[in-house]
Amino acid sequence: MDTTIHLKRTNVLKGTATLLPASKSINNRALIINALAGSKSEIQNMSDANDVQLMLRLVNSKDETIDVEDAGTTMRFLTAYFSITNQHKVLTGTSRMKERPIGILVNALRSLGATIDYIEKDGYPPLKLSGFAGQKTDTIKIRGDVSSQFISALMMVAPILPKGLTLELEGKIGSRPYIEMTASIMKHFGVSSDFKDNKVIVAPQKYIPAPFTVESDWSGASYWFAFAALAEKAEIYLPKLYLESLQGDSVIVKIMEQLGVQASMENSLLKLTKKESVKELHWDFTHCPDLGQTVAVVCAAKGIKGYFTGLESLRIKETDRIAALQNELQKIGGNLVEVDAAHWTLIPSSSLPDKAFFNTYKDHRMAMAFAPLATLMNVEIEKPEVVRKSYPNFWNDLKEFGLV
Ligand SMILES: O=C(O)C1=C[C@@H](OP(=O)(O)O)[C@@H](O)[C@H](O)C1
Ligand SMILES: C=C(OP(=O)(O)O)C(=O)O
Repeated sequence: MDTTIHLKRTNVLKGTATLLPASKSINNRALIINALAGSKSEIQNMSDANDVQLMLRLVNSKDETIDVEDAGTTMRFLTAYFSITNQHKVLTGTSRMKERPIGILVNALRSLGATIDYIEKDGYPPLKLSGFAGQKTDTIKIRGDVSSQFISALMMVAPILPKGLTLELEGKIGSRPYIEMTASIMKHFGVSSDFKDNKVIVAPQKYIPAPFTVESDWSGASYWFAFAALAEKAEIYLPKLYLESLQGDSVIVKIMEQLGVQASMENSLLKLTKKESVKELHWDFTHCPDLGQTVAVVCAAKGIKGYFTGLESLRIKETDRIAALQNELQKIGGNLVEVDAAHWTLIPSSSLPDKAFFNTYKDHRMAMAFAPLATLMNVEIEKPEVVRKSYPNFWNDLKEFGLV
């Protein structure tokens, strides 16, 4: 049955987003590393995100068929984990997961000594993993411009390889903070690695169990920045977020400073209030691709022209996010124009309609990025349940602000 959520137009926002989840990126790394360290560590503040709940259930599953649904990190990290730990599995997912590339990771794992076959289309899930025959090489060249998740996946299994692993990253490196996040979490569990320029070196080492607490999700927090940017008045509090964070998406503070949001710590909560905004925004999303939709919608609604780079990887995420943004922004009189393969111009709306219905393309970030428009107009959102991937209580948090 198709569902739709109607948001109540509300332009004064005061309250706390108490159900903001923990970071799914941090959490899924901690779960893989914990499994490699013998599953003895206590992980606190676990995320209720579906991607994390899937990882929690699947990483120690004895089942042969592993269905990761639409969780990219779960797919990529488990492919490396099951391969190198010599587990025979079939890894599958949603129809969209079957369109998201994995060939670069599969080639790397094959050259290390893993046996992996494609069940349907070459280069894409589902995969059949048939064990690990022993390490064949200690150096791999790997492209850095498709998904950093391939690199993180290999890094996490690298210390248990008898010869360790050197990754030579080729081409542009995207999502670099996620690679740094991987190195930091490995370090927390006693494994050092060296990541400089385009090389990652991991010597053979043992992970040491250690208690770990997951911080809140900055990508999820970005929607609250968007609400603050678009509201007439805002005083929004967010729990368990740290300005110094492992998450590259904490850069939302700097982006939103330009789009009219002031962020500061108050009694261990992050407080968002309003300030003046700029007339145009220049931003490179190479290292924070998950913020692209949030920022595009805010610029479109606030009449701020955007000059964007680094959006290439949006085409291979939960949906083609460039196409989805183009379709949906047109409903409010905006657009995202592809100038060339590396540059986009965000054309803002000159006047917003009174109401609009937004499609979500099975993408949690489409639903959450368009919700903040409810500060300015009547908003309906298709299939609101998509938010379960990263922020299952998003709509419940909106209730606290009178938006639902
Ligand atoms: O490693 C991670 O946790 C992630 C890396 C990014 O993907 P890419 O490396 O594919 O850009 C990001 O978009 C995704 O949501 C989470
Ligand atoms: C791209 C995302 O996730 P993943 O690649 O892990 O599916 C996301 O959460 O925006």
